[in-house]
Amino acid sequence: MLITIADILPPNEIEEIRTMLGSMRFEDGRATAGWSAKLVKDNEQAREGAALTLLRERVTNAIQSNEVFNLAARPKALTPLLFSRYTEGKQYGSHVDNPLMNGVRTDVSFTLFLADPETYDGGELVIESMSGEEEIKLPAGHLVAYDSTTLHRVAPVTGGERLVAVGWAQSYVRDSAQRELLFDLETARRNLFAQHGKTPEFDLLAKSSANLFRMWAEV
Ligand SMILES: O=C(O)CCC(=O)C(=O)O
Ligand SMILES: [Fe+2]
Repeated sequence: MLITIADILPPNEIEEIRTMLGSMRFEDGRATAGWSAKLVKDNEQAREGAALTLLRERVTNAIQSNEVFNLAARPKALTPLLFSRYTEGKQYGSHVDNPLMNGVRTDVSFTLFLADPETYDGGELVIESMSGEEEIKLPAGHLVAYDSTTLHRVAPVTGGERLVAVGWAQSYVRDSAQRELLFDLETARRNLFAQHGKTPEFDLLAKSSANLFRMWAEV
């Protein structure tokens, strides 16, 4: 499942985060890539330190408290976020993400866009699938989450600066099709409640939703 989620953080907070990143040091992003991804990774990442720790905590909290993210990813654990910068000419060629990062199995990959799309050219996140390619470039503060099983790339930036936070979630539900089914069922349940309240049909959907999650959850 590929899902975009609006307004993980409001514009004023994104602005503050960009200012913080502006005074932080960046280093070659290849350090955190597997051996074959290293061959195609050409970006910079904010360096470890007190400022990065604070920034990580703030952005991770915003992502973890987003209801749609929780319903779509069913996260059990998140990796430490990376803050990446792509100046003109930078890109990240086609790769698949490492299956394990910091002891977390990567089921869901996500990118939180931090720069406004009008401020840089190129730099689309391109998700490759059997049915073709999807190019994603979202407003600052919006997030895209997609299956970590996919090949994907970041198109070359041809002007300006692309800033993103990227991370990975281990999901309670390993299988993407099961996650999507739970997401749909839960969305239908909530919408039904909003329209008709706690009806017997709502209760049946609640029962199915909870029991499928119980059946599939790895704890
Ligand atoms: O910058 C992005 O949107 C994704 C980067 C990426 O694929 C990665 O860091 O593995
Ligand atoms: Fe990736």
